[in-house]
Amino acid sequence: MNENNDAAPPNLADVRARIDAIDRDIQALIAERAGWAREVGRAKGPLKAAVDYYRPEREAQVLRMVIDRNRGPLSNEEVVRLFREIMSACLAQQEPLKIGFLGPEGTFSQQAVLKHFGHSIKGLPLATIDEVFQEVAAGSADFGVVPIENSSEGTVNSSLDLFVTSPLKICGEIELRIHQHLLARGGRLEDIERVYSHPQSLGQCKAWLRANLPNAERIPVSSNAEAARRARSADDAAAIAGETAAHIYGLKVLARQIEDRPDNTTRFFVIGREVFPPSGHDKTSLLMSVKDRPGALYDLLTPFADQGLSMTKIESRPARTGKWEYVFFVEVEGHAEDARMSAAIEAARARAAELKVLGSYPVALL
Ligand SMILES: O=C(O)C(=O)C[C@]1(C(=O)O)C=C[C@@H](O)C=C1
Repeated sequence: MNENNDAAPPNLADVRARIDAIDRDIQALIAERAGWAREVGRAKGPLKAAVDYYRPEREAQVLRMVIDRNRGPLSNEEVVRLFREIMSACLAQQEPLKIGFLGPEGTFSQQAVLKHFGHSIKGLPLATIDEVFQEVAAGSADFGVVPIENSSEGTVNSSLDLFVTSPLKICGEIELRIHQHLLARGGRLEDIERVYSHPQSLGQCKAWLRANLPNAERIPVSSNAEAARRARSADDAAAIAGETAAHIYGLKVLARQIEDRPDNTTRFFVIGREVFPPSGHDKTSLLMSVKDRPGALYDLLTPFADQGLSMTKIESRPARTGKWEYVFFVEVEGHAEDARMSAAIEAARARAAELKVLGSYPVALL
């Protein structure tokens, strides 16, 4: 591209003619790519449903190559988003994937679904995280997306606890930058007496609420979209939610980006019924429990250190089998099929009361 700001400005019609020619090439190449994606489908053999064609490890590899090749001017986020949409459309040629998430429409979970799977899917908004697990287990959804932790509010325990009894596997992680806005039907900040939101979002905006709406009642509800739905019915009510909820529920943004931390990020897991092969840069999530004795947890974790694997997260949750018994959620860099990881898992299994591999999945891209 010629970008010489001192030269005379180009002729608009000429520039548009160039863009038209490039669009023709891009479109022809996308069509050709879609044709090859069908060939990949045929190469995979006579499979039954869209879910059988989906390959998260291959998608992660394709997107890493896109990032490696990117020399600008578009950001990595933008080029990854475009290529995700191309893959999403290529895969949907068979039939769109059905993805369950915590609804209603307009939640951050829905944004995470679109970020990860693109728009050529069928989204299934569900009432609870528990239902997301159930619908995936029953096969009515191909995959589910559930929130796991927020950078300021910590772990979403209700999601983590469901893994204790669920047979489902983690097959992906998604990181989503969260911008919270104060949304209302109209009016002014001074008129707001009630603020609805999901407890996590109320927590993420604590300092802002204290400074700007110290007297407003804070009312926790099941999702941010539900908060927006409620704010729609009264002038003195507001919701804390994302931009999508403002569009869907026809609300105005009274205050923008009110999250206390500018790097506010939520991490989601993609849950499914099967495990996928290594992508080359993966993480493994494990659930382990130990009999209570001195050094038990230390013994459980040393095999990973011995194999030189780094642990990226550990979280303890009550086991619900007895008072003061715990299960540990542990995340380690690597894939369960890697030699060092499988050796570490076997050594830990021998020391654990229980050990379950929840899944190995590509590390979130951007
Ligand atoms: O490579 C594959 O296995 C494909 O099915 C092709 C493709 C793609 O468009 O690149 C589409 C869907 C899969 O999830 C992964 C990649």
